[in-house]
Amino acid sequence: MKVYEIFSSVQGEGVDVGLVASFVRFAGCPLKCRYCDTQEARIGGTEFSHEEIIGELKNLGLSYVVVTGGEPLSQDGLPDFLFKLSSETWVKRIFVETSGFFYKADIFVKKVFVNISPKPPSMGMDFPLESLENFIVNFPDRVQVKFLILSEEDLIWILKIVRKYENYFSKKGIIFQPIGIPEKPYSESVKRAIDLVMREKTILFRFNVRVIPQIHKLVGIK
Ligand SMILES: Nc1nc2[nH]cc(C(=O)O)c2c(=O)[nH]1
Ligand code: SF4
Ligand SMILES: [Mg+2]
Repeated sequence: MKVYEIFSSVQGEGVDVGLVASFVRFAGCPLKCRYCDTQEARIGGTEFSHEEIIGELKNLGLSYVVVTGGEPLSQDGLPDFLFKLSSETWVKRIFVETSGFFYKADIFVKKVFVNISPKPPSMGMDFPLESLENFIVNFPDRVQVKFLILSEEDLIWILKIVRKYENYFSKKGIIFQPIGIPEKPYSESVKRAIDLVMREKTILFRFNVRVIPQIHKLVGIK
């Protein structure tokens, strides 16, 4: 598999923010999202065997593993890798970070939880809603959605999805993750996202709504 980097940090995104974990960032992504925050991992990478990756993660001495990219679901052999990793006794949970473009049922081996960041209109991609539907309908207890947001158009797009899958989002809550813009302070994006969300009083009343910035971006760590 093509690996960009392996490191330890704290989970910087989503409901588990702050959780100390080891990370493997796979290289490779067939998409071209505007404001992609891991451009460097979209191509290239170094070939590692499953056993080499698992060995490096084990050496970091932690029990939670975040698998990211690039787009990890575009890696050949990901289900097999996740199966081997989940069979390690030192592994408590594996979190897979994905765009949600590519639905795959066979990644849901034991210990695997999937964090999906659908790409709203400001990312310039035509996000496949049927793929998101497959994830949340087939694996509701293993999937967490975090909505990237920058603009009002994004918010309108997101709220349409929330209304369509109202039962799911009533249970899981709604997470908004502000999109960073190159050369601009991330705090600007965070404030804008909070302003946008604060206006939606009916949504705030009906759902548990969280705006969670990427803390590794705020702090300037990996
Ligand atoms: N600290 C930290 N947490 C993360 N959670 C998801 C990440 C990602 O790049 O997908 C990420 C990342 O790059 N760094
Ligand atoms: S899916 Fe992720 S890695 Fe791929 S281009 Fe979009 S933001 Fe970048
Ligand atoms: Mg990232």
